[in-house]
Amino acid sequence: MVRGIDHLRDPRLNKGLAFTLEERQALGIHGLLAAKFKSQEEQLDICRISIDRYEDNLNKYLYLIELQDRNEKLFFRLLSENVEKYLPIVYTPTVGLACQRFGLIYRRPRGLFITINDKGHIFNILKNWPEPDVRAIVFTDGERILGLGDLGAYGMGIPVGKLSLYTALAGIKPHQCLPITLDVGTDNQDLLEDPLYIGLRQRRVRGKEYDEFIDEFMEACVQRYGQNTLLQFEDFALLNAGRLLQKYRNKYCTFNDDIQGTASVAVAGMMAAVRVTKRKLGENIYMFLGAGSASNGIANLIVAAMMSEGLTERQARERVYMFDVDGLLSTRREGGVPEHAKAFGKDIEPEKDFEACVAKIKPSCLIGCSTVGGAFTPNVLKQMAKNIERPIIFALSNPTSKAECTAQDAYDHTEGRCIFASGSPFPPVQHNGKEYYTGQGNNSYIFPGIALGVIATATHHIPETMFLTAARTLANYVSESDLAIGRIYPSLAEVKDVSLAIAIEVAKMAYDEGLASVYPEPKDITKHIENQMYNYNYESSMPVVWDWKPEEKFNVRPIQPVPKNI
Ligand SMILES: O=C([O-])CC(=O)C(=O)O
Ligand SMILES: [Mg+2]
Repeated sequence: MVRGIDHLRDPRLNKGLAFTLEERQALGIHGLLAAKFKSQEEQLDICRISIDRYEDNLNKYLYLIELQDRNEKLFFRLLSENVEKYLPIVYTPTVGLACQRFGLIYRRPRGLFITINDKGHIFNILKNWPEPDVRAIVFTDGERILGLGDLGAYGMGIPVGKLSLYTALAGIKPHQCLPITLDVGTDNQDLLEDPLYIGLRQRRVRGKEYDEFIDEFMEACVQRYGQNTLLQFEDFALLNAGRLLQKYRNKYCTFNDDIQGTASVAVAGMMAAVRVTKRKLGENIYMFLGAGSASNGIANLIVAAMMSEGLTERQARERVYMFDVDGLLSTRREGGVPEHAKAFGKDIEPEKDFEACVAKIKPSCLIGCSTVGGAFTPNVLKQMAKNIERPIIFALSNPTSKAECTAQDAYDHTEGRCIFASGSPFPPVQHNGKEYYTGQGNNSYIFPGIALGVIATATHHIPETMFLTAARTLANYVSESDLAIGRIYPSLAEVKDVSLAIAIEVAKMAYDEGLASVYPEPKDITKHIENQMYNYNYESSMPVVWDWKPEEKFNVRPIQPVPKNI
């Protein structure tokens, strides 16, 4: 039992002015707090007022991070009960800005920084983390932070933000979550020259040494925390992302959020969109801008979804086109199709002009994972409106500055006929006197629920089909009224219910497929999961539940009389 001022300094224990008189006295913190007793609700009001006073989103972000460092329950209650308002601050898009300025805002460290110089000693570093019961680790090597590129150790904001969502959206206990940055250097020249840079000031280590480092890291994590520890890859660069997923997916409990989480949310959006267009998934033609990890992840999952409608794999793949920096993925183009996207190369005339491509191939769905802000130009959007009555347009690159087009542009240039979603949030759109609320096709609808289901059942591997199940569960949450206002995702206010629903489906699947390690199988899976979830309401901080007089049992000071002036 932590007593005295250390109790207030521990964000996990601190309740600020919400400590009762009895608690203050029993904990030896009486007098360290002002006289007023506050409820958590009163504290929430103060938080809201404080955040509203800041105009700059980065300041709002800093306020929230400091709240997390000061009073964890209050932070999570605020975030959990106001997802729509604070998600864009703690998470995308503001977290992107926070990463870019990380050297400036770096105050109290959160999570672990493990550098390439620690190779050979990673297990010992993990032992420095004070929490023994870690169930999930989100980690990045900082090479592809959102669509912002290589931010090296500044990328730490991402695992921290993702894990805040684990708790806020899926009720995974904070002490079970560990954010890690693997610092192997950076190839970002600006950062190498940035006096504020907090990471290793050297070029990225690659090749064998990098691979050995990641191997050692994965093994050290399961050695330290057990074979079922969930290891979430986040924001690795294209080539490492796909390669490492293949390498580890059957060995560890792991997934890559940018490939699989993003795929799942995009496919869920498609499943909801086809309810509006009244065309099956297999009747669409898909055109991806960008042929990286997100595009390939989505394309593969869409193929799986089309196959479950009855198409053969070949028929399904034929409906998917990709366009990257070198043009249409044509086997006839100079240099051919890159290895990582081979499955989607086509034996057709090469084409370097994206607009021409959209006119020639006439996709009904346009999916942007290019990290090129504004790449869906007005002409591209107009062409989509010519291709089909209800074009589906996903501008998935993050943060907002990297979105392929804005929601407003998508509506304006398709005569309001498009079905639109974006990775970063956009304000409501006005078009022809009607207001549309577009959905955020962000993996935050998926990864917290998957993680909860996996952790609650101690699942040891995460098969691809879990992401299809998650997509279906999410799509089922989209109501007719969501669709009527243009939204192919449930509102963010519902994301906690969605996460729980995904967790339940994931858990059922884990038992059906023999992947779970919690035995015997719980009779009521929903209750089993709910029982493990975090409670952000304050609980009693009295040292012991007494049925005897404390001063008899332990030599603690008797409770002081209530001072008159309170
Ligand atoms: O973080 C987000 O908002 C979604 C994501 O994984 C990414 O863009 O890399
Ligand atoms: Mg990511």
